[in-house]
Amino acid sequence: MRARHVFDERHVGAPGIAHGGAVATVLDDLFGFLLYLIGEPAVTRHLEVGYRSPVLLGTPYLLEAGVQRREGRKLFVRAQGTDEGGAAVVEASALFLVVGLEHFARGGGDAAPVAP
Ligand SMILES: CCCCCCCCCCCCCC(=O)SCCNC(=O)CCNC(=O)[C@H](O)C(C)(C)COP(=O)(O)OP(=O)(O)OC[C@H]1O[C@@H](n2cnc3c(N)ncnc32)[C@H](O)[C@@H]1OP(=O)(O)O
Repeated sequence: MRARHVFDERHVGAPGIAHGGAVATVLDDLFGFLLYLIGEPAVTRHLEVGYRSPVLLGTPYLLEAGVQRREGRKLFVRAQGTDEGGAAVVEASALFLVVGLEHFARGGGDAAPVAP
């Protein structure tokens, strides 16, 4: 899966540079969208982010994510972000666990059915 992303002033850490937590959020969310292609609900159990270069505000980045392997309900996923010159600036790997829809009912929202 591919996405294009531009961080802005809402995501600032050091001046002109995206906060690492904001970068991690975008990568985790990217993995979340990957689930729509997989077709099963899952949640992040473990997330690792490698910051190779500062991620600049107002600069377009290409984000790519895919499933590395699956072991039962465990989905091992990987992503990387590259600048327009093709240089890798950030990479991430994560373990997602497939869950039942009742998992989401624990938050009290009405989007998921409540398990008996
Ligand atoms: C249909 C269309 C789909 C649409 C999608 C919409 C969804 C949108 C969602 C968007 C989401 C966006 C993203 C978000 O924001 S998701 C929000 C953030 N995440 C959470 O809130 C999750 C919180 N955690 C939990 O609820 C539980 O921990 C879950 C349910 C995940 C698992 O609790 P459970 O008690 O069941 O399992 P376990 O904890 O014993 O562990 C399970 C297995 O994992 C193995 N393990 C652990 N760590 C590692 C590791 N580092 N390397 C390798 N393996 C590791 C461990 O050994 C075990 O293996 P095994 O012993 O079983 O073999």
